[in-house]
Amino acid sequence: MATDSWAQAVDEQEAAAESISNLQIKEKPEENGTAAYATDPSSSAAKPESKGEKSTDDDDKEDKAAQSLLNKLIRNNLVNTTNQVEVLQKDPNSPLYSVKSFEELRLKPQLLQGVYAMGFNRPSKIQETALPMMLAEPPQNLIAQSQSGTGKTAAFVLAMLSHVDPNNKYPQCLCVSPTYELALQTGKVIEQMGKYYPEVKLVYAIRGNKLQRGMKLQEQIVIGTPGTMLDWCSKFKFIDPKKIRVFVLDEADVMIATQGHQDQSIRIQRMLPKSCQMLLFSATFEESVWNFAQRIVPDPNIIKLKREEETLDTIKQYYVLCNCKEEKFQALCNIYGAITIAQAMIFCHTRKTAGWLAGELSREGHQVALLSGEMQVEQRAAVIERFRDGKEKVLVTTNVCARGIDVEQVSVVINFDLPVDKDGNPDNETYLHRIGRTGRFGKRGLAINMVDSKMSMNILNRIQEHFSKRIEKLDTDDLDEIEKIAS
Ligand SMILES: Nc1ncnc2c1ncn2[C@@H]1O[C@H](COP(=O)(O)OP(=O)(O)OP(=O)(O)O)[C@@H](O)[C@H]1O
Repeated sequence: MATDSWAQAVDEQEAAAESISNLQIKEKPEENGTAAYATDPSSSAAKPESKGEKSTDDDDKEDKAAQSLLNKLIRNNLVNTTNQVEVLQKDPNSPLYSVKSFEELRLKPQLLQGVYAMGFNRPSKIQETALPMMLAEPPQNLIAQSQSGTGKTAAFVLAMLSHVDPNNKYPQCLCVSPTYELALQTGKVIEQMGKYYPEVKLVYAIRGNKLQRGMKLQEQIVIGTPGTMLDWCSKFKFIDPKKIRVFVLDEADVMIATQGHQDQSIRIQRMLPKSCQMLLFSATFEESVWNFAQRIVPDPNIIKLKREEETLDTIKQYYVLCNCKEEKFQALCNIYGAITIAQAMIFCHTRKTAGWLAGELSREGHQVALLSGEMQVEQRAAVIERFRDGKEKVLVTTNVCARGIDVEQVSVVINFDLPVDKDGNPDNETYLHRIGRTGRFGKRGLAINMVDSKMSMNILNRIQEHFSKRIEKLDTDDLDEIEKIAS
């Protein structure tokens, strides 16, 4: 297996200006971290909640919610999943379907124990299909697409853990994630899954993790973001790239389509041995990115979804008609008034709107967290951690959090603004990643889109057409209707 063709393909690509322009960064207004919007540290979003100190207001709200049997039923319906997962894992049309057991995948006993300790009973379709390819000898390259929340991370983590030789005290697997938060999250999965395999060690190549110059890493797995990973391989030489056996690109499409990430990933890849296994995973791949991925990965196995399979049936999608942001906010309040929402993620187009909305929701008594691109990465990771722990119930964010973040209790995703690219066209990939923050692994989820102009209706229509999936209209003045969609 040769990894050279990545570099070759890049050279060709560099020569072909046209194809480069296909892969230019989509400048999403929230991700460049340059606008001067500051989080208000006095807002409830930034304020750490002191345990046991709840306002009377909060208590009243909780009492009301607890008294409402209807609300409880709705909540259970959106949150309770164990049975549903079982059913979906027996349904051949579900991405969670599997005829195999983890035993049949011939995992190491320590890993099998880790998998079961995480509560996984059976592999999902992507795990069942991808694992035999990834574990085969000689190792095979793979480009794999599977819907959000269907267990891709678990699949490549198992592959990495299966390939390392714990007797060798040097890095053997590199996993590159597009963001600090995702690297931390994937690292946690490695730690959990490798719980009974303590000889295998992990280190994070992320900003802030400073190592002494001249040291050589002893950990077998390195997970990190592309810039720091590249520095560790080339500038500081903490890692000997020639000894790497597995190279994983998570959220591979964004790693390829974002110029900076692409350059850094390619420079890392150029240092790896020809025999190194390359694994690329994502829930979405634009056509141009597919083509590029197939040119850079030698002899890849390919798992590709049909367009109509990309959206999950477990996520019900709606739209609400409004005239302005105040009306959108009112619609949101009506939704909150009608159903109990375990946790929600709300996506806005700009930091300004996100900040405004977080403030309005806080004033309404919601426990709100605000996350946007200008925050320090450590701050962002802390906000996500608090949200994951349920300390805040609503996360208002921009595209910075659209991908990969796995918070089980998110039962509703709201697109306060629809995702568009820099030319104002629908950003279908981001749409899919955003709504995929709910409906994780068989859970049911609601995705509600706020439409406030002819232009945004047009965008919504184009998103519907793209995925061949109907997005139903929802009247948020009709409480019965809202209750119905959640039941
Ligand atoms: N076989 C399994 N059985 C039960 N739960 C699983 C299984 N595999 C993964 N999960 C759980 O499902 C959730 C989603 O998995 P994961 O994060 O791996 O999905 P993903 O496909 O990587 O999602 P995304 O596209 O958003 O990155 C996680 O909470 C994970 O613990």
